[in-house]
Amino acid sequence: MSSKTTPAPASDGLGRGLFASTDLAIGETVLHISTPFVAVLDKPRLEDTCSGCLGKRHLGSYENTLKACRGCHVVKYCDKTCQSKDWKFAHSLECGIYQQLQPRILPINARAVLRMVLRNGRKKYGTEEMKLFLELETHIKDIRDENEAQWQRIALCSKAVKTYAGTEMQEEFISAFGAKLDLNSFNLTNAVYDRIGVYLHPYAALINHSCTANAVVGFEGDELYVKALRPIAKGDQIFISYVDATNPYSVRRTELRGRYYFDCRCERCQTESSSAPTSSETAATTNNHHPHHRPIPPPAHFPPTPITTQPSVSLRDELIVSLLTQGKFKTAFAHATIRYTRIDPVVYAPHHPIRQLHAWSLSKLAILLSQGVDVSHRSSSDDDEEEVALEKFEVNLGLIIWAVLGELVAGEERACTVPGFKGLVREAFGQVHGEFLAGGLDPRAMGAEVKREWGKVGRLVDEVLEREG
Ligand SMILES: C[S@@+](CC[C@H](N)C(=O)[O-])C[C@H]1O[C@@H](n2cnc3c(N)ncnc32)[C@H](O)[C@@H]1O
Repeated sequence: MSSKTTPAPASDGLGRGLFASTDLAIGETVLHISTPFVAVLDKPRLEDTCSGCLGKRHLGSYENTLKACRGCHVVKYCDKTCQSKDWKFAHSLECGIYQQLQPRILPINARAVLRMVLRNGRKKYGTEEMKLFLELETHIKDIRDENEAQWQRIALCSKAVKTYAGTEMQEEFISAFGAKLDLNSFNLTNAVYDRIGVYLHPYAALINHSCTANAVVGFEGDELYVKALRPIAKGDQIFISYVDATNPYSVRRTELRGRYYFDCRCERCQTESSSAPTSSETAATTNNHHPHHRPIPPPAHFPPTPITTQPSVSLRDELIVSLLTQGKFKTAFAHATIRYTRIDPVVYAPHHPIRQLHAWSLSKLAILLSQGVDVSHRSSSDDDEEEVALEKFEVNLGLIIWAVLGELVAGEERACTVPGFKGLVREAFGQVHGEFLAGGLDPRAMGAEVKREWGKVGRLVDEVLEREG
């Protein structure tokens, strides 16, 4: 572990927190942990992600050449190196249990708790590490009082783990492991920020929440990175956001209370709580996120939702994914451009990894279009909406790709992304730049042309937004 932090009690009832032990610049690594306390993949990801490197060796993509463990057939690996790493870490302890349960596979939280209980039984955790873990918050009383379903799930998981592990540990103690996992774990993500599982480390778990976070967490395989989003002075507390901070106050409050059992009193929450919408307005907002309902239209007296507020921000993300699956690449490009030029600069800090990821997706999409991918989308009876007429704007996509990737590479040092992501970007930029040079052009000397192309993209964005009304 390498850390530029010190744990200490935090004020205002936040329990303990981590504090900067030195001045930190934007993009600097605040904390790097190379071995998790526990990290487990989601069930679908067991099929296409290596349980040894957790995807570090196939960055940002899924693999279909992984080999299943010959004992349990549940976990898969890149090769013997990854298999042996996981075998030594924990799989030797759980393989027989997985085998007995086949074809059933335990839910993710049960697999994580089982791993922790088994490793603890074999004294595989260091004394300091275990002490930190045992001191973590559980909010067990709050869970019992406020969330009967969660309590039942934790209790059932503890019963099952006790039986499968054949441990002397009391069920109550195993339940505390389950509660600590619920309260202190991170979403494990791959290098392009898709969730792939759950991750816990008791030192990283000490980082408290703020809706105006100064740091952000990312993963590269099983390695955790915390990066500074803003300059952090020595002695300042490190804060990350436990929830999607682009959401309005009411949504953030519900999520933080529901999962972490506290009411955030950061400055932003205090300001926004005084202008929070009434309960009926809140219902309209949250229902828009429900996957099985059509969005509820706002009452007629509502002003139109600005494109940089929720739920518009998330809806546009979903729209881009949906357009891509329908093969409507030109329209997806138009919306990805709206996100890149008009939304992200307002919604995210300049070096936020999500912003970098959106830039990366835009460049990939432009590469696809510039390679003349078959853009004739599948048509269906209820899908008569025309694609955006991208050709009309005569955009030189090559220069746009070069500019987007070039900006990412130029800002690499301050970017809050993990090293592997930076490597992907660097490689793609090198290729595009090399192609220009091979064609006898140096885009570095084409500032005026690049500006002109952005002007065309701006007109495309204006036209699409105008149509949205
Ligand atoms: C992952 S732990 C963080 C470390 C914790 N402070 C500790 O001492 O173990 C999450 C818990 O910390 C507390 N916490 C974190 N951020 C907070 C905040 N902004 N306001 C109040 N409590 C907070 C809550 O009790 C929450 O359930």
